[in-house]
Amino acid sequence: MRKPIIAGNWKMNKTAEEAHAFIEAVKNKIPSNDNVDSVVGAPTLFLEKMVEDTKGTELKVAAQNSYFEDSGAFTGEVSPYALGELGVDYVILGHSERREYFHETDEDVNKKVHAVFRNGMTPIVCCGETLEQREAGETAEWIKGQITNALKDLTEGQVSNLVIAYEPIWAIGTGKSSSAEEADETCGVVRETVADLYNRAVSDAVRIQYGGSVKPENIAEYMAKDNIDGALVGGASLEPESFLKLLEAVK
Ligand SMILES: O=C(CO)COP(=O)(O)O
Repeated sequence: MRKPIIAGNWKMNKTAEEAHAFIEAVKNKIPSNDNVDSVVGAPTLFLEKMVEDTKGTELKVAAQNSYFEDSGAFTGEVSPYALGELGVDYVILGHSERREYFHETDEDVNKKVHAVFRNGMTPIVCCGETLEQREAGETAEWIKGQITNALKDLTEGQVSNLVIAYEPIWAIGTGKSSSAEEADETCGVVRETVADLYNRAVSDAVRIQYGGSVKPENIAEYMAKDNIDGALVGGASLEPESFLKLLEAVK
């Protein structure tokens, strides 16, 4: 039985003060992580304070990116070694916005996945197709390729502990969510790809989230599906009340 995982992705929103106020508002209301893993992905600037603010609570903190080298002459980059030292639990990797605006490739994502594991954190690896690819019937092949590349040279143990977020690009921030059936079908493609690359025990263990216009009103439809183990949520994770409702719907 896979434990659900609900992760907010704040993207480049909030100030340090707003982030602190959010944590204060939710921290005593997070459901037990015996039932659901609750995660909030914050901008790098607030991670240290968020780790401190969430100490002793059931809420975990995610970074939204990491570089693949631990240290060195990489001006402006975020060290996975420093993130691990800080006490960050998860790192969102390969989000479609990073691929589109910052030119991240599958190879970069794979190196980052290794770096995050090496530093004791859990990667949340994103994949997803464009509307053009969906309409051309290319979704399954595209997703298989992204997953195969992202998981290159990982061990069975690592992949069993991994989180994969399937986020169709056309459903992100558009209010146009994928139907639960379509989302389940593509999350099934992700799971079968993991089974082909590793084995059934690994594909049964890996947790797969759906992301793209998830809100408190529709999260239950996704969570009812066999291949969907959680959600990666942008807009609806920004307000404490809405974030708590997402968790309530799952626990
Ligand atoms: O990109 C997303 C989460 O990573 C989804 O964003 P929205 O929930 O705002 O559509």
